Amino acid sequence: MTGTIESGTRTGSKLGYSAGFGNEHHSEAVPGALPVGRNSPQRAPLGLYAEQHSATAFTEPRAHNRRSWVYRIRPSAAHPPFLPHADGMLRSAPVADGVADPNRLRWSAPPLPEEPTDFVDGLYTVGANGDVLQRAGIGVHWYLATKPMDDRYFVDADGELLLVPELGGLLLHTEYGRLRADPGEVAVIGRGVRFRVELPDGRARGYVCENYGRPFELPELGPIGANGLANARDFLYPVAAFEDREETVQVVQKFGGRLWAADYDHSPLDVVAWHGNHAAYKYDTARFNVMGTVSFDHPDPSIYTVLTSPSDTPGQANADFVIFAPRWLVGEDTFRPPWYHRNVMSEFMGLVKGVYDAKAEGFEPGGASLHNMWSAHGPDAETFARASAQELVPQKIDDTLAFMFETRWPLVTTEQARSAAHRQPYYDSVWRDVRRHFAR
Ligand SMILES: O=C(O)Cc1cc(O)ccc1O
Ligand SMILES: [Fe+2]
Repeated sequence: MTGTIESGTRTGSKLGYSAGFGNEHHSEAVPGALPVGRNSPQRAPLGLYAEQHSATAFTEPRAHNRRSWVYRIRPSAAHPPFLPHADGMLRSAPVADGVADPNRLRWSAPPLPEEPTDFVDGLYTVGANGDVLQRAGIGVHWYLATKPMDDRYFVDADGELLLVPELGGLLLHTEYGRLRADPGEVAVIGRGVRFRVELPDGRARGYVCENYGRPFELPELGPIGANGLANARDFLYPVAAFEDREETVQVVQKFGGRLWAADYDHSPLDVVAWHGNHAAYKYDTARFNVMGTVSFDHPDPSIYTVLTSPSDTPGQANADFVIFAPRWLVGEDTFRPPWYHRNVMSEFMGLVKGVYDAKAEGFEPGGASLHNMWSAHGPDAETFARASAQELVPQKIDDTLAFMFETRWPLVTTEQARSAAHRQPYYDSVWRDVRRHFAR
């Protein structure tokens, strides 16, 4: 095992990580568990089973190919049948009771459930697009958890999971090892990776982009050059850590838009060693090298792209993950907040902390907004008035983190999100006091 680094957590417990986006990582929790120079020796070391875990087709271009080899106590094939399980508030595309809504929608933060609820039971879908069985589109969810997963594991066969913590940290025990993600960090659990979630802070709330499409990758940098935005070295992968546990546990699987469950007689997190580039990883948004204008005009927010899941149409992402991180604004003769606009792409936004520069109030941490394809939006009346009159001295936007899941198809919202008590029915009124100033 080489190249492991430690990343501090607030509690002081250190976890080891291996750095580098998309690298061929390799790790063994027991010395000698990882075969050297071959993937499937006649007898794998230490009596382990070798298994390949493919996230892309065998034949996909090398630059996109994702697969790992795992060396585990039992092959994953050793399990009983999966039986249908209640879906709770989790939905998938196509959303059966969904509406493609041209209206601007906004929600306050959803309250945490009163009943003890784990990460799986607390998944609450806002909307989805594409088709889960076509491996196209995304699902957008909140997670609301107040109880750790002890005897329960989750695996999403429908998509990889980009988790954006807003309240409380997540300790993710995955097949590939352990990751801790606190607010300000994000984590991605690769498609088909089994995991369970512990709650270091006793409760957790955040956002999920369930990516049915091509795995997230780093965006091209074009004329920016070889460095900048999210740098590959800042993505941290877990090191192998296994559970040797022989008791009844439940494995909940999302497949074809529904939940299924099976009782295993052992932990599915029994990978003692692995190598490859398909796993789980985390990223601290404080490491994002923000680019912006040093002359004039507000640039397109694509310069804030952390990760992108390309679609078959160049430039039209299945999903972009974009962050609005602390940065300096120095544009001269410039209306500095986001402009008014209509966009063929659909924009789901959330707030991890602070205030977002297009909205003076109402867009709160844990809340969300959805501006679907072509829906007209931009600064609220108060923000417009302030930014049109402000003195244009250099200005630091600080102590804030907003993000956007931008996607090529409208998000079809669920009935539960549309009728939710925490939806803000008055959202349109934030533009009501935008006055005419035209004078001939
Ligand atoms: O709508 C939003 O607030 C997101 C956004 C931000 C920005 O700086 C420019 C365009 C855009 O859609
Ligand atoms: Fe926008």
